[in-house]
Amino acid sequence: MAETIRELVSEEEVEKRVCELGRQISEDYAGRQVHLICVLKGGVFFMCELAKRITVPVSMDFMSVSSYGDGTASSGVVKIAKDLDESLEGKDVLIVEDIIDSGRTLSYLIQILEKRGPKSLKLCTLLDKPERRVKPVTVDYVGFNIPDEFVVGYGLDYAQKYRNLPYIGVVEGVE
Ligand SMILES: O=P(O)(O)OC[C@H]1O[C@H](OP(=O)(O)OP(=O)(O)O)[C@H](O)[C@@H]1O
Ligand code: HPA
Ligand SMILES: [Mg+2]
Repeated sequence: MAETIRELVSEEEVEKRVCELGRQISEDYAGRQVHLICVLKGGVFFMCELAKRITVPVSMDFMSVSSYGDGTASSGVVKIAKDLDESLEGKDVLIVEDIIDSGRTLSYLIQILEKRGPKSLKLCTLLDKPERRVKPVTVDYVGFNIPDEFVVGYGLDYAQKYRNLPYIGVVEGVE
């Protein structure tokens, strides 16, 4: 059976929630600069949209880690494909992710970044699948809690496809 996509969170709902998160973050970081870290590739759409809604000064850096390859199951091994360009020393750092699933990627990343001397380190994710957690992760800002289904769109891929969908959908018809 060919794979199909069933809409889970509409484009309008995502936009509304991203605005709310931007407002909340702007309040929480009032009087400070926030250093956003985008976890590539999945986090890129969310970070760009979120950054536009934040009203305190923003700086950004990018990191690429990967554990899913082309399938729907985590390999359990997190690889850093591209490290940050800048130091985190003394910065108020906010990691921006598309999804926390097993928690393996973020628990690994937080462990590494905490050692780099940020003044604060928080985590913002568009989607959270708490049922699937294998490694505990403290999430400070969540867009939507979602059920245990493999989702795509708004940066999330299945075999590198569907990242460009403007909504969140569930992939159906795959193993
Ligand atoms: O909580 P976990 O089970 O670790 O899963 C979440 C991670 O998996 C996905 O990245 P992926 O490794 O597929 O890389 P990508 O962002 O380039 O698609 C997603 O973007 C998160 O980074
Ligand atoms: O549900 C998902 N979709 C796409 N990528 C992912 N990486 C972890 N979980 C997911
Ligand atoms: Mg992926």
